[in-house]
Amino acid sequence: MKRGFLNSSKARSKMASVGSPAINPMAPAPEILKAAYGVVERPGVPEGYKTPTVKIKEGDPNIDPRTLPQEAYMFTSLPNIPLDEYDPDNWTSCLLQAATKAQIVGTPGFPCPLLHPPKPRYHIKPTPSKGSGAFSSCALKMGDLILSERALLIAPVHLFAEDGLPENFTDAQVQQALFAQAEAKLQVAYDRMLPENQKAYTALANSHLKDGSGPILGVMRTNGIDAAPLTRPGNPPMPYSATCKEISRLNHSCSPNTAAEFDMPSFAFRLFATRDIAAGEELTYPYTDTSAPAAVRQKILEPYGFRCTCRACLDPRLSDARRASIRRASPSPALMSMWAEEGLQSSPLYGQHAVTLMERYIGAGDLENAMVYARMCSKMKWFGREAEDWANPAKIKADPKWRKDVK
Ligand SMILES: C[S@@+](CC[C@H](N)C(=O)[O-])C[C@H]1O[C@@H](n2cnc3c(N)ncnc32)[C@H](O)[C@@H]1O
Repeated sequence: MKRGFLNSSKARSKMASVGSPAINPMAPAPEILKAAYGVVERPGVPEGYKTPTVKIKEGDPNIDPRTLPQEAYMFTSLPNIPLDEYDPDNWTSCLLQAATKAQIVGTPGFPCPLLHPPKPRYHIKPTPSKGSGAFSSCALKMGDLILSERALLIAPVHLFAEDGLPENFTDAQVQQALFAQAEAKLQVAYDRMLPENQKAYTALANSHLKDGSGPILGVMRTNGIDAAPLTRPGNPPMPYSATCKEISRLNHSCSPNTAAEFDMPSFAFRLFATRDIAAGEELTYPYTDTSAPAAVRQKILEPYGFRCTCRACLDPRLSDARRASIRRASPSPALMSMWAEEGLQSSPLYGQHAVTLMERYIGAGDLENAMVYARMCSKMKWFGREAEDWANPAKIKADPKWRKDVK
């Protein structure tokens, strides 16, 4: 977890970390500010501070992004369609670096249509204590596609700052000024959305009403999820946060039953069931690293304004010990059962363990068991497309590792 923006040596760097739930929950709630600075200053733009105008240009859809400085930022809508044009699959209002846009439009097959389930598999409704939530409308099997959607907004998690922060500002004032600058940039992206998307965006939950975040930034910090394939490598890497209309309605669980994957060719998130789900069950998504101990998870969840009451949080002693041993143990069929009992199928390590077991059985020439894990892997579509057709005996026997480790 990066909390760089909050530590004072970095607070004056030219980035405002605005966070996204699943991967970067860096939201600086007043309590965290207090821990970092001892004093919490009045939220809001510091007195006398004038937010600089946003200098970034709107992207010309006819310009090849490869011809621009790769670090340059641009407002753009993707897939490229006229801003006032309706598209049943929606388009996303983006603030991107030129290199990121070049990567997206250069993806083979981009922009391919969204893959939708044959009929709706979820519905949104109020919950007794968590605001709205998403619920399954039918029984779902592990690997079932629940929905595909293009985000309303995609923007960098670290919203860089314009020059001109007064030297005499305290760290807390710097942070407030950076929030104001971030809001000004996001306002441009928001203004570029269709009215129906603006309506959907502002209807989303906002747990940052009192820390100085503007309304657009507050919604992004409450709902944004990591669009991992867009992350620009580097030191530090530059991740992007995506705010969606539907996936944003999923509440958190430390034993979630769904996982979302950002599919570059369709430029859309695909939400999958990570285990079998009964009709009417709440669909949940992890806002934090589920392998961390319960106390750490609760700390990370604080900025969202709730305490998690899932099974693993209510009885953390047993669950913490199991999660720690799962992380350390080497893959075995018994370990896979333990993963499933903890409800951690969305963890990348669970996927890696399944692949290791499949390969071990391929090496041993054990087709029956290799197929067990190949079938499991092929259902884990939330790790990407390539695993989709592994469960094929001919393919397994054609694998270069087939029977290479027979004792
Ligand atoms: C991304 S939104 C989820 C949808 C939200 N419940 C709504 O009404 O739109 C995140 C917010 O939902 C609430 N929330 C999410 N998971 C929760 C949980 N496990 N328990 C209580 N509240 C939760 C918190 O208010 C959090 O800030």
